Amino acid sequence: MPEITQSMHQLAEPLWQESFNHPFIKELAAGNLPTDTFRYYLKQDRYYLQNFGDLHKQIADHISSPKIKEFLYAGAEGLHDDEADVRKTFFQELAITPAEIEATPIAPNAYSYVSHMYHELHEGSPARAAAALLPCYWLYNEIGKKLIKNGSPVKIYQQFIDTYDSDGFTDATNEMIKIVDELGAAANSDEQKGMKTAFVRSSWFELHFWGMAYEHQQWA
Ligand SMILES: Cc1ncc(C[n+]2csc(CCO)c2C)c(N)n1
Repeated sequence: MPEITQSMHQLAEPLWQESFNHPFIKELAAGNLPTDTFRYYLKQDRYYLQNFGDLHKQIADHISSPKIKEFLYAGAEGLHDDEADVRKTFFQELAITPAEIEATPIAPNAYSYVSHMYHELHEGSPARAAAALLPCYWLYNEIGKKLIKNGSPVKIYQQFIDTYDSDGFTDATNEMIKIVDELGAAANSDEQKGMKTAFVRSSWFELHFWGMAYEHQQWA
């Protein structure tokens, strides 16, 4: 039997290709992504990261394997990489003030993505929720590895790319892949199907996160 993450990767491949080719990513690499669009992305991603951390904690609470618990609690504390620190620097460099953050509500696609992850945990299972978290690590790591080859002429975009290509981040991604494989191996076929669906849906939300930022999506 191939590992469950191999078939997840295959199922999500068309969505991932669309992410690799999304104008947000192309322009980030070329250096002509409008600063306003990157600012929009960062303000929305802040909601995502906050919920992502909380979700790690909640999933860890429901999982019995001490090894998996430890990884997820560390993820909740942001120990895997300096993503949170890098973001603080970005906010300063782009003069995103607390007042501006306060005045920015979560946008439709960020809201749906986060809701999907809580749904997988509370109406599904810890294994489905872990599968829903995986594209976040894995897709960003693949994007980092692709973009690092040419980099970006814009310093802040280069810093963004560096975060996701770092050794620490690659290690965390591989660890998360292993965790999902372990949970998949212990699951029955219905549960495995649910895990794959959760993974593909998160891949869809990842793709549309770029679109949301590119179009500065609003509720009204
Ligand atoms: C929409 C969205 N998806 C994925 C990431 C990347 N990311 C968020 S948390 C985390 C794990 C460890 O920090 C990673 C890789 C992002 N920033 N925003």
